[in-house]
Amino acid sequence: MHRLYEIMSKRNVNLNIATNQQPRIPKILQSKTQQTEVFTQDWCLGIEESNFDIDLLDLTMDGMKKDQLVVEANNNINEDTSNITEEQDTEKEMVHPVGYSIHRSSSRPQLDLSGAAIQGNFEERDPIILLPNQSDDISHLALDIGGSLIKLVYFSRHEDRVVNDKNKSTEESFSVFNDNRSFPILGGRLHFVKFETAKINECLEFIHSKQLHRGDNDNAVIKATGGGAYKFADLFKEKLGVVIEKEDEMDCLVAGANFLLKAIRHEAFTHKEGHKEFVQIDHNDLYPYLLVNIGSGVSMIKVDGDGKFQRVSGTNVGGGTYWGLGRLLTKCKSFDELLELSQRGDNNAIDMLVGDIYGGLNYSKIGLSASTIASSFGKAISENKEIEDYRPEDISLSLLRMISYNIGQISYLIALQYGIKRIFFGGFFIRGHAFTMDTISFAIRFWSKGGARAMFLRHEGFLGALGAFMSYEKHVLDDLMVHQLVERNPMGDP
Ligand SMILES: Nc1ncnc2c1ncn2[C@@H]1O[C@H](COP(=O)(O)OP(=O)(O)OP(=O)(O)O)[C@@H](O)[C@H]1O
Ligand SMILES: CC(C)(CO)[C@@H](O)C(=O)NCCC(=O)O
Repeated sequence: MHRLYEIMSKRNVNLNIATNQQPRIPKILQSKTQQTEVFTQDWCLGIEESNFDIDLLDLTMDGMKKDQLVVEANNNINEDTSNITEEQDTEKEMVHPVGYSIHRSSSRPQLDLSGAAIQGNFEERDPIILLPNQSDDISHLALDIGGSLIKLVYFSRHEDRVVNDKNKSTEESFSVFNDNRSFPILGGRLHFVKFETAKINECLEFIHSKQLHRGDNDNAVIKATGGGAYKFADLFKEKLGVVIEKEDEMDCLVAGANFLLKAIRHEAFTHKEGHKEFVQIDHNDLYPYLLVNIGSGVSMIKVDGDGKFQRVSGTNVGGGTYWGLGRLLTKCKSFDELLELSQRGDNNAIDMLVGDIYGGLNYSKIGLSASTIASSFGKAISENKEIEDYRPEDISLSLLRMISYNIGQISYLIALQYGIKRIFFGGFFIRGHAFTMDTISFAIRFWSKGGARAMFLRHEGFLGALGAFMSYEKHVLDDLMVHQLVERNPMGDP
């Protein structure tokens, strides 16, 4: 412990030392005017209609409803993740529970990612991440503005218990009292929200309605990555009066992925025949891995460490291709509608199978069964049929399969070229969709003859935004690693 203290002091890290004897003496929260959440009913409805993934707790309009939702959400969490909760409790007792906060010399509020954990059940996508040890009152918001979607990550403090108590001062509201001492309520959450880039005004309104652009000081700066950080910088200045501080997209993708893989349990999983299996990542054996980010286009990055990476390949046949071609061919109005169509599709109608060519037979000599797709969309060469003669469901499935399989196969080839066994897939194209993940996994398994495997991330689309979020403090991952030297507990799969 002494050695750890030394390391932490040198690194200026905010550390809560674990001891069973010490009383809980967290840092007193600096007095700070808390921003009020402003919601109009129209705004909330607007968001719901637009079908954005927004934290339900944030969509409530009155205190009553909010409280109810909080209770319901908490109940669900307790049921669905009881095993996680137990593990976390043990972990907390053993390590960062109580004790002194050793502060960094900087007076700037600091981000404390130690003990970060997912809130929510195992099926939930883009779940909230709890930051149980966050004591400084940070007002961080970060954006990843891509070709198709804008992703937001923002922090909110735990305040459910006290926020409705209008009689208390702000400082009281964020403190609990014990032995005449005032302690801050530790912790807060990371929220994940997305908007279509084409509807950037809705994103600006959202930020404004929650006052997320008001930073820790008057010169508000928002960290942002993705091409839109360049394209829309003036718009943010004009509409919100904030300066966009640009962070490199690849840096952010890697920082976000490393954070999730190192710090968040039950984040990475494999997918086979519709079943998800969580994977426990060994921090000492994480690198190298291939990160394949499937956004509008696809980036393939060989990751060798924190900030150590190389973008080794990419392909322009990606999520934008599926959504763009799919929209033209099926007249779908939304990406989710296109995905939903695919679930009712039968690709035999449009794909040319090995059996179609071989008179129903397998081509066993080269390992191809009759049902293997010989040529995606190959049946559409038929002169007797036009686009109207094909079902949109079948078109959507063929297209999804073609693009997913192709990305899986290219990823395998790149992994082979660099001798990498583990491939993590991110980006919003995946959308937690079982068929997409199964197809990618199949391609990797099939071509590597079982030697490599595909893994997916629950915060798949938010890697860049998370990386931008963490860039407020460049050394946060190093700090986290030091924490984890003492904080990690062995754990099994859920
Ligand atoms: N609601 C949605 N609207 C549009 N596309 C969606 C939606 N949900 C998922 N997608 C898919 O996600 C892709 C975009 O993924 P992502 O947000 O990771 O990339 P991006 O940052 O917009 O793109 P790039 O990084 O190439 O600039 C789309 O091309 C589409 O395939
Ligand atoms: C251009 C980016 C990096 C923007 O996110 C992405 O869309 C991409 O990686 N496209 C693929 C480009 C290529 O390597 O062919």
